[in-house]
Amino acid sequence: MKIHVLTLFPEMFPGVFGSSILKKAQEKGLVEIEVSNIRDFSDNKHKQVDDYPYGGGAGMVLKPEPVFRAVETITEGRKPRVILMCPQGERFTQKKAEELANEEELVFICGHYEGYDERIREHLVTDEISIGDFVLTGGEIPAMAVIDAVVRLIPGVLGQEASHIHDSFSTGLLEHPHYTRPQDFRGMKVPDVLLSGNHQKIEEWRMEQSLKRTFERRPDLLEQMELTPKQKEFIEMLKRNSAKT
Ligand SMILES: C[S@@+](CC[C@H](N)C(=O)[O-])C[C@H]1O[C@@H](n2cnc3c(N)ncnc32)[C@H](O)[C@@H]1O
Repeated sequence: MKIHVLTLFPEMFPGVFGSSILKKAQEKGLVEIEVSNIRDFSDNKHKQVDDYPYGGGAGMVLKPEPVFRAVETITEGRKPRVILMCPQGERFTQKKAEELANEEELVFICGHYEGYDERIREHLVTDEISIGDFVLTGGEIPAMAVIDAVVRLIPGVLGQEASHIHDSFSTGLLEHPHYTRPQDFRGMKVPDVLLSGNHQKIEEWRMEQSLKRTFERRPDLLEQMELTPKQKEFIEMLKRNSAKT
């Protein structure tokens, strides 16, 4: 996969893209990430990329010309998805990450300051993504978050192919709890079932824990899921227990 990032602050990216799994994914040739400065695509002699908003008001607005030119130059006639980081966009989810992980090329545009000229939104981008109902100073941190979530889903990026299958949200549920050595830490013990060696029982326990955790923390996720009769029965039991307390 090829990922382009357009930003006014390229210096923010090397730490995140040069570490851990994102770094290894690039070294393995599974993803190529290119960060470009929108300023380099300005034809203005002062490299100006923003201007005052028509109609007045506070803040500066990202001009359309350098952003259009940047996308047209880096994509060289190809038509990849162009994603605008934007607090007004579609809320980012694991499902969206899975969808984007199937693409061969992606372009991310990071806004800054007050916002961007509306013609960028209307005529250049294919997707607008928000990472939550809050406003950051720029789209760089949101783009890093989305790129991280997407890249780890590219086959071969995670050590064990299966290791994201049980992640929270991938199954529609929150993930079950994890334990590692020691078995007894200051009297706090690892559940017996995990030490039993009985894989079927361990899987059942993990599914129940996953359902319980989702029921307690994110019941909205359960409403969107197709539960098996056994899972429904377990949720009904949780409901009866919580009604008693
Ligand atoms: C200060 S914000 C502009 C907010 C804009 N005035 C508004 O109210 O929608 C500057 C830039 O940060 C990015 N940004 C801020 N919050 C974001 C969020 N929750 N998700 C994605 N991008 C965000 C966007 O690229 C945005 O253009």
